[in-house]
Amino acid sequence: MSIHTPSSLPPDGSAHAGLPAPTVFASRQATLPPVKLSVRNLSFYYGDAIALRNISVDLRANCVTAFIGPSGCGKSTLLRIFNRMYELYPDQRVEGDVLLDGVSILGDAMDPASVRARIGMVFQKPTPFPMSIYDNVAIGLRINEDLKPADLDLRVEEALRKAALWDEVKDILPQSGLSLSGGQQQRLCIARTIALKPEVILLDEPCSALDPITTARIEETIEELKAHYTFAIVTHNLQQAARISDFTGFMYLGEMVEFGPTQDLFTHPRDRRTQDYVTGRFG
Ligand SMILES: Nc1ncnc2c1ncn2[C@@H]1O[C@H](COP(=O)(O)OP(=O)(O)OP(=O)(O)O)[C@@H](O)[C@H]1O
Repeated sequence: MSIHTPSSLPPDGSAHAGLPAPTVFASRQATLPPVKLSVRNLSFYYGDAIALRNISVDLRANCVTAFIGPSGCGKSTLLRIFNRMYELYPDQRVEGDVLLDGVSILGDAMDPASVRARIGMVFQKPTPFPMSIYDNVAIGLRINEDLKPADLDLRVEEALRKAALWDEVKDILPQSGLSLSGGQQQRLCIARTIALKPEVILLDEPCSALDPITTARIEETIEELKAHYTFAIVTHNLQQAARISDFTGFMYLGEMVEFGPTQDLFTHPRDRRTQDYVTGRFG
């Protein structure tokens, strides 16, 4: 198998795997956006098995950071730590730290509920609750905030508009969320997350169950929302990572092998494993 060296890659990196030219960002800008979420020397264990090995990366505000890598490399585990989901399982253990605006989200400085209020998560499979479209968005607000009915209506509408779903559902709000199409259900889940006004939104393969047109719609939504949120996305779709992310991390066997501006990682990968992966020669 021939391996391309960085110098042999084409200038825009797109020819190899039919990838679109990635977002031109960070390294070309004079100043980088501030760090929103800082991962410091993070390791993670499922029982005795290590799943993440001493990872340190910064997620910058109002940017999309993509995590790519072969199945089982630890991408979803990393996102679940940001959301403190692991605490539900006594055999799972974390070392190192994650700071949100400089404050640890893993220690006692913030309780899990406050972390989840500030860091929202959207899962791979759309998971609307078996209730009306309206209630799907309103439920978290009813639990977390004491809003008057008119204010609740406004917040539900605002979230559905931001998730680019309002026009499609405004006349059918009492209808079940389960009656929507897959792409609409995923945007409903994004609206449910947005309604709580998180600062960071984690997306774990949000488009893997969706067709290309719906995927494009979700990607547009992320692009539109980027001005207001910090995104981290796990994806197997390299084209998607190249299209929508500003920064990309390539993971392999629990290691963050390479992390940097998406343009650089796709066009001039420094590590041979990254080169093999982004050029489709992995394995
Ligand atoms: N609940 C669990 N208990 C034990 N091991 C687990 C558990 N969840 C994940 N693992 C292991 O941790 C490692 C990382 O899994 P993870 O799901 O984070 O990988 P991934 O990169 O997201 O994979 P994929 O792309 O297939 O979703 C794998 O070896 C996996 O088998």
